[in-house]
Amino acid sequence: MADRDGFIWMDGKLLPWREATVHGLTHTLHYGLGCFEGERAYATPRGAAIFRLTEHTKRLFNSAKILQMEIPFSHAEIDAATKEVVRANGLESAYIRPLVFYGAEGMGLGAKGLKAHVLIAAWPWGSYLGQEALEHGIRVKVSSYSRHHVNIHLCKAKATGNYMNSMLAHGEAHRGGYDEALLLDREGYVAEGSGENVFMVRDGVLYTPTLTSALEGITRDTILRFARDAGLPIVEKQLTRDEFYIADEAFFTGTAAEVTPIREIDDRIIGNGRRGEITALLQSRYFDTVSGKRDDHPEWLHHVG
Ligand SMILES: Cc1[nH+]cc(COP(=O)(O)O)c(CN[C@@H](CCC(=O)O)C(=O)O)c1O
Repeated sequence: MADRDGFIWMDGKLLPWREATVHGLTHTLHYGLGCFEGERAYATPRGAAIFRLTEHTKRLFNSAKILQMEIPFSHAEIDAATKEVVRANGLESAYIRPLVFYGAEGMGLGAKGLKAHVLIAAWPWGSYLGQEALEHGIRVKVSSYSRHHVNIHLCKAKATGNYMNSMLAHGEAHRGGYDEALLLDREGYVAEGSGENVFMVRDGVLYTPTLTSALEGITRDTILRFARDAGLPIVEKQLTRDEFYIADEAFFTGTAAEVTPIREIDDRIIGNGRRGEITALLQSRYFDTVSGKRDDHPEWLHHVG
């Protein structure tokens, strides 16, 4: 990732990609206290548009507030910088990574004078779990790692340190021959994927776990809006792993994962083992909206040009 042409926005300046570096004693590198966003720009008939940029920037500031980090820029400045990065790299579509981190101003848990720095990078990134996955679905394994307890890792913050749990779960699933992990909360209820929210469909009803131990996903919110628009009954409740086993459909949602059908969980075939009808409906609505083919939410598309 480090050796490529392009530009990265860092603390107010657009730097050549290879010069966007930090010191080895960067505080967040050692202690994991930082926060970030995952955003996508999609190609639309009016050029590249960042999907729900306002909500992503708001969540970045909320994460920083939870972690008591002071971002030294306004929401508007971060929005403008995010668009500038996509433009400067000439990207029609992109995955965008804003990151807020403490620099090398000090070491130790009680370091004084730490400064929050902001980096925003963008690069082409296809479908997170593979193009094939979007159509045929993926194989998922319930993780041996629990999702965070809400009073240990603050789950409403998209905090860098929270992703150690995600990395361990994701790695365990992959080493076991699965595509992704599904994590349970401390009480054993289904929380979310290592980098996604999760849904299931049973007898025509759309279910998703309450957000206690899960990130407030923007894609989750988008899908719930689509489901409401389509008149689908929706239930948000504590869900058990075996409710997913006997579901008719299941799918992950996330900026990177988009809407990825789940065809198997713990070697149980979900429904007919393929992308379900309601999943397909919501997935195509998602892709039609982000690509500007449908314009019932113009406020969600932030054109960079
Ligand atoms: C733990 C987690 N839960 C839910 C979501 C879905 O949130 P949203 O993107 O707002 O719908 C994400 C996003 N995961 C980001 C990071 C993925 C990565 O590999 O890094 C993403 O999808 O960009 C999570 O990391």
